[in-house]
Amino acid sequence: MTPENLFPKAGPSDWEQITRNLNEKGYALIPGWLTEEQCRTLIENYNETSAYRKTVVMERYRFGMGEYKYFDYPLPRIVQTTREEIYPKLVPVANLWMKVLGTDVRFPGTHPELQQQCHENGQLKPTPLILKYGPGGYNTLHQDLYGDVFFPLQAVLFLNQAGSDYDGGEFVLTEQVPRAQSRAIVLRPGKGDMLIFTTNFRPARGKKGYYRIHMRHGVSEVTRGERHTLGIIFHDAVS
Ligand SMILES: O=C(O)CCC(=O)C(=O)O
Ligand SMILES: [Fe+2]
Repeated sequence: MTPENLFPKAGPSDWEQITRNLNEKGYALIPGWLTEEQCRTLIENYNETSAYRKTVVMERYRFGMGEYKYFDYPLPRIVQTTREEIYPKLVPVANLWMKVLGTDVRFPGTHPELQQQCHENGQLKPTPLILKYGPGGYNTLHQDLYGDVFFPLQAVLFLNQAGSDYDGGEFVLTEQVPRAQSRAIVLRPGKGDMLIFTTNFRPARGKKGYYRIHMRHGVSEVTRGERHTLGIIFHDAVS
């Protein structure tokens, strides 16, 4: 058993455990956030062109191999409610991180208030997206920053079952600490699970106070089947 498997899974509403996991590891897994039917409906609507504002073919930008679509406003109900519901739970974590790292950035308590800040900064476009990878698909390591206003945590929801719907396609996080090589964390959540993770950096305690661990995320190669995910990013985008 790897250390990652020993890491406790949090229950759907156990925000104390989720908060601990975020503070200690920079990510937290919440099993069973979506039902089977919600996963199926989101996948079925992938070809519903009116729901989306933009399609990105990943190989064109050397982002990897696969395709994703940004939802347009108004977001599908499940996307909107998830975004609004989890944001306030994550604000205390985000604000603690900003504080201990010595920044004067603080995030407002509700998602509409964060959106207002984004809008004042010219970030008007919705960022929630649905991604689709077939055999050979992958996503290179990246950070989802879309402007000067960015929230340090985001969520990804897994819409297919690893090991039956697809093989490979692990979710990969890397941690970069000052003056050291990167460390990889490889996760394989199940269908319907939600993973909350660090968008850009999180604090770690050192001998002389807190320092930044920079994190990036991506997806290893899908070797069989189709893998869909739903990404929920809280800040809006310039374009
Ligand atoms: O497909 C994945 O698991 C990664 C998706 C992603 O990069 C994101 O939601 O920001
Ligand atoms: Fe991403």
